[in-house]
Amino acid sequence: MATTTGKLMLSAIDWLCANICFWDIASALLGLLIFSCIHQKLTNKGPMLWPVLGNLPALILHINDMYSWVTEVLIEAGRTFHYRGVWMGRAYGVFTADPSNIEYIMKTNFKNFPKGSYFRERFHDLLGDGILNADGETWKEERRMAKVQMHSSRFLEYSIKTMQDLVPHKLLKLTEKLVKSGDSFDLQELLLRFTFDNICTAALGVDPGCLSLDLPEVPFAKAFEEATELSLCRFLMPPFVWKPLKFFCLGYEKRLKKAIEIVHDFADKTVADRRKKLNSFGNLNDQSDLLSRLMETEYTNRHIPDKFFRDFCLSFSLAGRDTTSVALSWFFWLLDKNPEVETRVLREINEISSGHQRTKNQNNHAVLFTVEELKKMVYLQAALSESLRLYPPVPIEMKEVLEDDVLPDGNIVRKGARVLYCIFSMARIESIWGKDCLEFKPERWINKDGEFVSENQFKYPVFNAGPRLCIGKKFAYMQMKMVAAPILMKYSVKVVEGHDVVPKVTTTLYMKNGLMVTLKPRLEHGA
Ligand code: HEM
Repeated sequence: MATTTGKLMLSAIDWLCANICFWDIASALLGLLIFSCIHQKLTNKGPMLWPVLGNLPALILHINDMYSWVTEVLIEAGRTFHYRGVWMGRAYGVFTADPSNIEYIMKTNFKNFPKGSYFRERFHDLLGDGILNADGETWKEERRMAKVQMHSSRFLEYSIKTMQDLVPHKLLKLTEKLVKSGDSFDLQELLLRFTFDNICTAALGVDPGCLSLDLPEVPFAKAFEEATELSLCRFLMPPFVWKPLKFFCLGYEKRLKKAIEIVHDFADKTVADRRKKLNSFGNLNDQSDLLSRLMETEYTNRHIPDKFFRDFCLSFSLAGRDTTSVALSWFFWLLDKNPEVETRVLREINEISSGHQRTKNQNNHAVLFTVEELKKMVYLQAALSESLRLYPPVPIEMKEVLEDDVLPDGNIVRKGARVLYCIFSMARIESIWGKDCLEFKPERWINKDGEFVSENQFKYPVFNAGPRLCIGKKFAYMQMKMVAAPILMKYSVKVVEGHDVVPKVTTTLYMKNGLMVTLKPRLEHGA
């Protein structure tokens, strides 16, 4: 019986070989390809999904205008579309800009949408188990600790003091020097230096000195920047490429390893010094930075390894490093393009400042504002929020799907898929922000009584939303106001004519070419 079947099969193969030539197979494959392309075009609302290559061709084509292109596709697709990476790359899921989906993944079914192993694996070498890279119980515990410290009046007062020291003594000294030289300069670069010094002082109790008058290259700062950028390379290539590179320490992975070593050495040394101090004195009463507060309260209760403190502080430094500087860069650019908004912001600052005798005093302390005064700057708050809406420092966020699920808009997401929500795109969708969504309009944040009105977190997830809402939001607003108010009061910030301002396609919305500006001193405060 078996031999008869075998014979039959052999003769069938003989027949096929004799009657089907190479061109028949090629035409059949081409037909299949065309059919599958037409089928996917009719059934999928997103960009073309090519067999084997998935959406890669479209991504390559739009690598330089990624955010605008994703926005267009989202609008065409009705706010959500499915994507797929190259075959075997294990990258698939949905892009969404739908507030109801965002509410579902960030709050309603939060547990089913963790950061996930995809993100964690790529950032683990740099961030370890720090809060930005943690899920589940580890994240919960870190979040609890962070909240206790960040919301304590002691840390709040200390963080304000760090800003009040840095702004007049470093930032404004530098701007004075630059004004004297008459040269244009990159404001984004200056602000990045400011926020790095500020977050390191607040989180670690150490000022790395990036804002010194000679604008030095600081190894820790440079290595931190490099380590972050190079970790992102791992998102651009499949694991079967970056993992061997890492194992054999080749190419960019070699540079990444070196940069991470520098970052970790610096942080380890800071943590070890602090522990030594705690052990010798029995307390860290004279230090109010996050690391000292955390070490004193948590370490004395139970033994927590140094690595925990290192990871914790590095996550904080990363979260608070570039976000506010990038936000301020876009804000100054928008003000230059919208002089009527600048006039209103300036009028408010001058009104609030006029109650003070400092207008007569021209030194840098003169333009420092108190927390109470900054809180009164409602229009400035609105202008900053509006700038963040149009240019969110974190333009796209990502979550992983633990179990098969259905999003509120009916899209199915499978276990292991990823949900990417596009904060940048949301601001540009009429059905979310109205017909004037593309306009820079601080007034949309102010009610008829002149009060600032916050937006629903899921319509405006600029600071994330739900249980993982950004823990540094208050700090960030305070810092942005503390910088923006005195700079605007002292100078008219003019973007150099012809300077090309475009977003850089990475996880933070930097300006690709920086922000080249000149500062024109105002004749007198209030002019
Ligand atoms: C304009 C400024 C800022 C914006 C737009 C912003 C936005 C965000 C976003 C989108 C996330 C979610 C990130 C993720 O899960 O991958 C986040 C988380 C976080 N942010 Fe901010 N942030 C800003 C400033 C800051 C500052 C200044 C600090 C620190 C002082 C900070 C500390 C954190 C921390 C610790 C988390 C993690 C929270 C968690 O996972 O539970 N942020 N922020």
